[in-house]
Amino acid sequence: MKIFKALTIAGSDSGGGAGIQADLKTFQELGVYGMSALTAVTAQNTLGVQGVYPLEMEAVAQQLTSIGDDLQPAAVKTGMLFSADIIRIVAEKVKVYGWTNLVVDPVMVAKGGSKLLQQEAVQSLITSLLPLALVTTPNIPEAEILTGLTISSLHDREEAARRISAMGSRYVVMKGGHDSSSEGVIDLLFDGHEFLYLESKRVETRHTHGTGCTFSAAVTAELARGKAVPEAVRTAKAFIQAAIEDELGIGAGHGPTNHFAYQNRVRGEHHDTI
Ligand SMILES: Nc1ncnc2c1ncn2[C@@H]1O[C@H](COP(=O)(O)OP(=O)(O)O)[C@@H](O)[C@H]1O
Ligand SMILES: Cc1ncc(COP(=O)(O)OP(=O)(O)O)c(N)n1
Repeated sequence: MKIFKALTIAGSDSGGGAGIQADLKTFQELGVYGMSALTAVTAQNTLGVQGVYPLEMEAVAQQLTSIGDDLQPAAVKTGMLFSADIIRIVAEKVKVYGWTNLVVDPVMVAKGGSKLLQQEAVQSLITSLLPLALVTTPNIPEAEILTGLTISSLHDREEAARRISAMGSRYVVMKGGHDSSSEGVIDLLFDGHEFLYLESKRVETRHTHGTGCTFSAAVTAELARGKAVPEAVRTAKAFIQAAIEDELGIGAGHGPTNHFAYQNRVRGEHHDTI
């Protein structure tokens, strides 16, 4: 049996909805062996982020070395990187180990407003990491910070995707979850020349914690399975749509998405069989 392997370089979410927990659950659901290099520990639940505790640089570097020296991931994703120092180490290791299937989710701020990336690290993300990315997956606020644009229309989003593409990312997925002006949710995939529009029904729910992590982890898992980027992004869109629609409804605040939902549908099971 061929084993597909993927690595997430991200923060821990104690509540299990975002960060490495969301990534590893998504990898597993998509039939991919998951590995993780932790950048920070966060104390989080559905009500918000109560604490952020970055790891020492040496701890991040050693995790990446331990994985790189032995386990050859077929695809790698980054999530919460927190500081310019951590970004520098990650970029260095990506180059040393030749991790070309790199998905960069430019995580900056949690939905509740807590900072997951220091402001001074944004420039490092742009100059050190985006040029190494196969796919970058900004949401609208992240794209605004990366580009300096104010995004209020689909045309603005296309322009932001063009600018992020010009920063060196081979593909850009401009996610549309934050654009509540349209009935559906439109994600744009830009390959440097053309746009592919992926539209789905907007789910009215407060349980969207970890949508970005889960979506980018699904793209990464599919790349690890050998899929091309457009196909990987289509599957990720279906995965996140199912995960939002079949909500778990846990916690008093913004609950996590349902990582079981996509496979339950594939198997034809009802979601209360979790
Ligand atoms: N209410 C929703 N209904 C359906 N899909 C959604 C909804 N909110 C987000 N998504 C999808 O979840 C993914 C993440 O979207 P977005 O909210 O833009 O990013 P983030 O979670 O990083 O803030 C995208 O694929 C988007 O289309
Ligand atoms: C540890 C950690 N990493 C990333 C996030 C942000 O995740 P995201 O998928 O963007 O979801 P929201 O936090 O915006 O709901 C996080 N919260 N924690």
